[in-house]
Amino acid sequence: MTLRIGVIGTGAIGQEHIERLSHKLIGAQVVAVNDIHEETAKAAVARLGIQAKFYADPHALIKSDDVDALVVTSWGPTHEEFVLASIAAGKPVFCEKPLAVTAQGCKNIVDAEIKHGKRLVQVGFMRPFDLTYRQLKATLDNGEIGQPLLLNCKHFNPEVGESYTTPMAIVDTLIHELDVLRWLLDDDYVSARVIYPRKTSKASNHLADPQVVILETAKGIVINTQIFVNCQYGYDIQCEVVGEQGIAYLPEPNQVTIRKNAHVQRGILMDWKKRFIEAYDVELQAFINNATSGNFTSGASAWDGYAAAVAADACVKAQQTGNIEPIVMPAMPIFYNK
Ligand SMILES: NC(=O)c1ccc[n+]([C@@H]2O[C@H](COP(=O)([O-])OP(=O)(O)OC[C@H]3O[C@@H](n4cnc5c(N)ncnc54)[C@H](O)[C@@H]3O)[C@@H](O)[C@H]2O)c1
Ligand SMILES: O[C@H]1[C@H](O)[C@@H](O)[C@H](O)[C@@H](O)[C@H]1O
Repeated sequence: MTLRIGVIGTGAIGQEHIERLSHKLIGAQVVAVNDIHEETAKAAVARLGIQAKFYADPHALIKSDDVDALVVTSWGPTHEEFVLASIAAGKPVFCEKPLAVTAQGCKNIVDAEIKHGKRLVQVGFMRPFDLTYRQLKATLDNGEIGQPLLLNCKHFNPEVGESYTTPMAIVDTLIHELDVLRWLLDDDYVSARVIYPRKTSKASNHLADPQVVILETAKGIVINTQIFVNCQYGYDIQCEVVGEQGIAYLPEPNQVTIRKNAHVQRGILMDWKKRFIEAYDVELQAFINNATSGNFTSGASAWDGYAAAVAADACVKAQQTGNIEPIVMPAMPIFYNK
């Protein structure tokens, strides 16, 4: 069976996902697209050489009998509306992060899914599918460095556009750490604090950049994450775990090392597309398999999306107050037991 997919939002990652669904992965076909900018969607369909109908109305696309499942890759603030509409139509939906831009928005989705009675939602948190994070997790789970005590992480982007604002450093960027570190440590967050170092001259007036977020977990682990989205030099994701008996580092992406002219050189990737390319492939193949079988056995759930958003809400509050803000994670409903 071929899963007939409708894609809402044909910008950067929408086009990446349409390409992998159409030309790389097995069992799916993109048959419908929507974007608030009609030309963007039509140009993407033409460039990618696919047969997909353009729908001016995203809700007509979601309800269409020609569409079995949805991929939502529009701007974050639109996700809640489109995911709720997909659940109402009883169709599986892959939604890029964030699931919604507030915890309440994610909770509305969790409630709707539980009411529907069957899992339909997968969130685009791809890092747990990434080989380097899986290697790091295996190292911790094997007890190779003893109990983790503290983490030092970096989430650096070379630059961001004018529309990127201070809260987006949490809701759009740190949200990846909020998801993957919960999974890596098998732990939950209990508090958050945000510190603003000296601001880079490369950031717009409405963006505090860099920022440092300090999280504490229920097990007492302290996580220090530097977010720097105009770092200029590359797309750099780092994670160092200090344990009782040693330190484990997230492996660097595979790059050839060159020794030449009295220097040792290794390239640094410039964007997320290449850094997590395999992880995106695996997560979307998992979605095709989940949606086709009707059994969601892998990938981030709506609850994972909600858990990250509960922590994100506290971080956004901490950005504004400068205080240590508590994070109170509700107990996971049995519905989401894996
Ligand atoms: N998992 C990842 O690593 C990753 C990487 C990039 C982006 N993302 C997420 O994917 C989403 C899209 O990001 P992007 O970089 O592709 O942004 P983008 O701006 O390139 O694309 C977004 C698209 O959504 C369209 N859009 C906006 N509002 C819409 C609406 N109401 N209806 C239909 N279409 C609408 C825009 O016209 C645009 O084409 C964001 O939520 C972002 O956080 C995730
Ligand atoms: O939407 C993107 C994407 O999620 C990237 O993985 C992240 O590094 C960026 O900060 C964010 O803006």
